[in-house]
Amino acid sequence: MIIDVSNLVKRYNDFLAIDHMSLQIKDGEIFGLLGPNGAGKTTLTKTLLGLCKYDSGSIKLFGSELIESEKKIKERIGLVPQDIAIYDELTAIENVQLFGKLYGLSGSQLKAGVKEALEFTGLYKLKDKSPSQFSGGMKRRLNIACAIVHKPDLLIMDEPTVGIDPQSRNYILESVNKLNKQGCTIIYISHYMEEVAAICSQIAIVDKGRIIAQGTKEELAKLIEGDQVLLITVQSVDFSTIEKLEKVPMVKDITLNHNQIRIISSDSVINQVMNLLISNDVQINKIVTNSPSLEDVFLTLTGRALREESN
Ligand SMILES: Nc1ncnc2c1ncn2[C@@H]1O[C@H](COP(=O)(O)OP(=O)(O)OP(=O)(O)O)[C@@H](O)[C@H]1O
Repeated sequence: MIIDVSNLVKRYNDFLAIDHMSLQIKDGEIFGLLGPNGAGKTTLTKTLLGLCKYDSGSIKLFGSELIESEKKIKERIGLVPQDIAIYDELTAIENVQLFGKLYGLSGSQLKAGVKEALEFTGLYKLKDKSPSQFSGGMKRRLNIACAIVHKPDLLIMDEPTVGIDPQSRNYILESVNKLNKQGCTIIYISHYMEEVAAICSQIAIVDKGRIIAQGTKEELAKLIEGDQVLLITVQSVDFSTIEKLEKVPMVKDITLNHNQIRIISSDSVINQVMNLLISNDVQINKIVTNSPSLEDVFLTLTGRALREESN
């Protein structure tokens, strides 16, 4: 077991950010952490890295208590932070060298690690350029190069594909798979359900500081097996109509995203929903029925959309 978290509690003053969380991550996994804004994902990773104190519980990394052998443990971990942490005043290669030194590398080991990390992220040819001349995707790749220069056994990636073009995104996802095949265990935090579904061998859904479900994507989909998803595009709809829809028997969850109403129900509710919308003068533009996706599992369990900014 690479990570063994037991009954972890972390408070910010009176606010409970991690609520008695237990989590085990096996060697060799690409472990996806999914959760809405504020669920506690970053706090969890900071706590794992010893960057933030916790109130109670225990954390074992690579079989040792975090507090006992912190430095030795930290050298085996790489972090790709959510906010890009690179310096425009330094060239790409100088950035990777700096992180290599911070992770304790020197001499030929540092030189080899830096070259490999830059080659791995496809940035070697641009090594003498300043990141200020890089695109968003290239900056993200440099951020990754800095995190893997010391060849970590565990890599924590906190939303590594935010705000980049699809080509860079694919490059990063392929890199994650490649690193994993080379033996690196990965914790992959993302708001992008499709990414997590595509690359993660195990997925935990985090909400309000707790893990509310965990498994492979197939196991998670089974949690709402038999449910139905109805997507209705309307001209406009008011909240009182949405409230009426919530009261329709068998409806488990409703979200409104722009002009699209998404209804998850335990049986078909098309007739009742249509009647209700028509009697409330809602103009319907399109209706689609779907089988539940990972996103629907998430919505059903948390009652919240994963990408709140798109709501
Ligand atoms: N230093 C802090 N002081 C007080 N509250 C904090 C602090 N850091 C985080 N929080 C709160 O703790 C909760 C969990 O935050 P955290 O950043 O871990 O969530 P997250 O799941 O990573 O969210 P996001 O997806 O938006 O990055 C949030 O409600 C946040 O406001």
